[in-house]
Amino acid sequence: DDCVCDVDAKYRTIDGSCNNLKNGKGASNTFFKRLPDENENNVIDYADGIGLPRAAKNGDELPNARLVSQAIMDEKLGPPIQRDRTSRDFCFPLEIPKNDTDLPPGCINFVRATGKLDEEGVRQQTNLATAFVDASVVYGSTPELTKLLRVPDSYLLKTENNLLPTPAGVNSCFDPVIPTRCPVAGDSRVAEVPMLSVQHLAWHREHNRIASELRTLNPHWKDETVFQEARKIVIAIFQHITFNDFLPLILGQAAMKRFKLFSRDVNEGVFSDPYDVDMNPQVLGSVNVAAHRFGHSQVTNEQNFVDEDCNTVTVNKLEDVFESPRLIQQNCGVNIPFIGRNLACTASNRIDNFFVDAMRNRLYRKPEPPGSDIVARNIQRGRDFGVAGYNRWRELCLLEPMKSFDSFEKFGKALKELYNDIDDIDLFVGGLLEKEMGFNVGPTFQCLLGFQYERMKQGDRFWYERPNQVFSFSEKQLRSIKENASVSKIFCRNLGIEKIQENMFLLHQSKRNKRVACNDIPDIDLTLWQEHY
Ligand code: HEM
Ligand SMILES: [Ca+2]
Repeated sequence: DDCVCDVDAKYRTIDGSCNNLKNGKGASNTFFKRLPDENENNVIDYADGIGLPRAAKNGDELPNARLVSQAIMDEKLGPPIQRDRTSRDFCFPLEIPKNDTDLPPGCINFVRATGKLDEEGVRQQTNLATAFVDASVVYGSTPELTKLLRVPDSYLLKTENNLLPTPAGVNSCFDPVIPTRCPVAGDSRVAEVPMLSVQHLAWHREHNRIASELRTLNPHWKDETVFQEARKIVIAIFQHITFNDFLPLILGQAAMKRFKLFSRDVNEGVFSDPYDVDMNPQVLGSVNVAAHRFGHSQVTNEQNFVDEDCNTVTVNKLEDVFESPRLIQQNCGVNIPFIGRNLACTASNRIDNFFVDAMRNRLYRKPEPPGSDIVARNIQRGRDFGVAGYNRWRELCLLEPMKSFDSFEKFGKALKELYNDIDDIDLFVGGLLEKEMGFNVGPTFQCLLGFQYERMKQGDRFWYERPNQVFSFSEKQLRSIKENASVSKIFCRNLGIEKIQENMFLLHQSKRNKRVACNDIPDIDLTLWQEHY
């Protein structure tokens, strides 16, 4: 959209529009992407080809998603220690079978994701967020939300008592502290669980800290300039941490290299230009409904308060805190450091086919008893989206499709009882059963996530490492970001924590990942942004 886009813009738009100047892809509120197959036809698997949820190959209904969840993904089936280190248009009933051992018979409330017909009359779903790694979880994906989050005519994001703002009319949470209401941030799921809320808070405060420093360094800048420059730095930190510290732990080194996801090593030069105007960054539906939901398997049953020595001081059961901001709002946020330390101190569960009961039997039990099942929802969501079965994705990923149920070893028998045909197995189920995986996701999810993040990087005109653009960082600025961007620093300083391990994504160890005082963690040198004239 050359006519509406400012091709010389120094800052990205909030909604991701005008990032790509040729195909315009990646903006919020646009369809999820369907992968074209060998013949350039979109890979879609609706029962009727255009919109009814996926069915089995022989035309029958697929096995009940709750049954699959019970048979394959119950934490009790796994090892005891899991840690690593419309009519049919709207409703798509998720039935709880009669003999379910954990939930009463009936239906789990499940509404189909809003669908719109594309030019070919095929049902498509809309991604409300931008496709880019652009810190839209901090700033929002629409100008309206950004406006709500910002202090008018200022470089700051709104806070209330140094906590996330709680504007009137936001009712997207359960049991907030009165008179305080539900918190808002760049993503509507901010109050899903306390450990997510504090992450939003850490980034929110980091924006305000950076912006305030930039204001002091550059009194002559307009407020808007201060805001956008701070936002640009926050986004760069976000991109650097996501691609260099987080993704390697999920995908493994080999996939990181295969998809060229690491940033350029500072010893080999600071700038790098991966941008490709023909790259479409849109998020694949299959990534949304299955591959990226690997995180649900990592969730633990508790969201405890943890002290400076990493000891639990209060047990908070996950099943009691879904959608409730109470723990983080109580007593002016006194619990925030305790929740923040839980993020740093506690191991997540393994990425595998086992899910804790709080997620698989008691999700949203409060305020909606008897509770929901995240696994059944994910399976059902895949069918709702018309996402093809697991074997089809293996094929598209150039992996050998599974030929026999026995290839799934221990769970082969259960799968055989549930599914008619091996090609019917849902992507979420097959992907998490891949046995090669230990610490990382298995090969199919590596392929899907690698493919996706490669596009989010190469399809991003504003990628933080790019040289010679109106928006490029100076060499010194970029070097300082790449050498010092640290999730530990951001969480430590912004959540009232005294000490933290150098890499918060890994557990603390006395030799390789020492616990240090926040102040001893190196920092980006913001004086490099001081403009002398
Ligand atoms: C306690 C923590 C979490 C809870 C309670 C939770 C809950 C949920 C729920 C209820 C949904 C919607 C399911 C549906 O009806 O389709 C969802 C979607 C999703 N979740 Fe989680 N989740 C959690 C953590 C995570 C983590 C750690 C990840 C990934 C690292 C993740 C990735 C996703 C993705 C990609 C979606 C689809 C998002 C969308 O379409 O908007 N979740 N989650
Ligand atoms: Ca697990």
